[in-house]
Amino acid sequence: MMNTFYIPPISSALDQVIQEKINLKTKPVSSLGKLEEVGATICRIQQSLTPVLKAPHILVFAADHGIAAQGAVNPFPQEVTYQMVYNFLSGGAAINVFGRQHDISIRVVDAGVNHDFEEVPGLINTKIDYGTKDYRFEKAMSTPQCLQALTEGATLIEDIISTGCNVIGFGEMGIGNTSSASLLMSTLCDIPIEECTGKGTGAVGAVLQKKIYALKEAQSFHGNINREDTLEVLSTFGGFEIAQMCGAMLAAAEKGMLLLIDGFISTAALLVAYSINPSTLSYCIFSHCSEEQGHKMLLKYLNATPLLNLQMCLGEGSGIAVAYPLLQSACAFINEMASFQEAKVSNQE
Ligand SMILES: Cc1cc2ncn([C@H]3O[C@H](COP(=O)(O)O)[C@@H](O)[C@H]3O)c2cc1C
Ligand SMILES: O=C(O)c1cccnc1
Repeated sequence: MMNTFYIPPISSALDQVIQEKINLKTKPVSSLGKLEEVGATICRIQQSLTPVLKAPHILVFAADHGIAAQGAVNPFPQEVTYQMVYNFLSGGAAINVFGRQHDISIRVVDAGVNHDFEEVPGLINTKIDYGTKDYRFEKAMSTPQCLQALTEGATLIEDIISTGCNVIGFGEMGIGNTSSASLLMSTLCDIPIEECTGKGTGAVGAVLQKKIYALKEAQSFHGNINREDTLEVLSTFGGFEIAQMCGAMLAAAEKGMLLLIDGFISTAALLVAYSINPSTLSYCIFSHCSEEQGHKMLLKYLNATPLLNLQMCLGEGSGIAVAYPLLQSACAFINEMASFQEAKVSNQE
């Protein structure tokens, strides 16, 4: 599984013509700033001078975390995960609202929620287990579970591609998952856990200290994990939603789709995908910089510049949905703006 993705590095053959097309639009060079970069990125990924966004989807992967059942790191109780899944299904969560606003299809995935959902329309069941184990005392998941999660995530992409979709966002829901993301970041980037750990849904002061303590406990229990062994790192500290997201990201990049990354947890899943196959990164656009401590540093590690900084720190894919119209603007100016020649406007000497 780990080596079964073939993600071609993106060809630079069109780079110059893309840039020329952008530069010949009726505007001073670079005056559309970051929109020009985004437009060029979409053109490169699609290997086209006429970029299109088709049938946009955001997958929201939900799962529970063993450590959260004990309330060791999370201000909110674990049952909020399944309660929010029902909220997604009835259309009342932030991601539903912003998704509707921009015509983005939202798909909710039970990757490993600690709840038995009756057959609920709209819920995709790829449940690996009823939440992970508490990684302070054992590995979060077994190696076969981890491989299964990567495969399940990858398989979801097949179905989404059949809708004609070429742009896909990755969101999540899982009480306690900022902790998992912090541990993955700390281990894979070799950065002290204190610097990777933030407030999540509201751990401040003594509660934050307790969270950091619990994560240090987990690190010392597992000792020095070889950070080159991505599968081992993911199965020790991951969540089922993070592992499925990672498999889906790898498969989407393999298909040449445009990948949209959300906040801290979504970026941590990408970090794992990047560790498995670095080419994944060139298919990504980063929607926003989250308020979560560690996200800025993680983006820097990946050499990524996010589109927005709205002090959001929600997850669910909410940053992606909010940033999506900027991608539409980037495509629209490349496709619709007149060139100097077409509009008979004099270019600079
Ligand atoms: C009502 C509610 C809705 C959410 N939607 C996303 N998250 C976000 O918060 C959780 C991570 O934070 P922590 O690690 O502190 O538990 C994840 O479920 C994430 O998606 C939510 C959290 C809550 C409480
Ligand atoms: O940045 C995020 O994705 C995030 C931050 C805090 C809580 N949930 C998600």
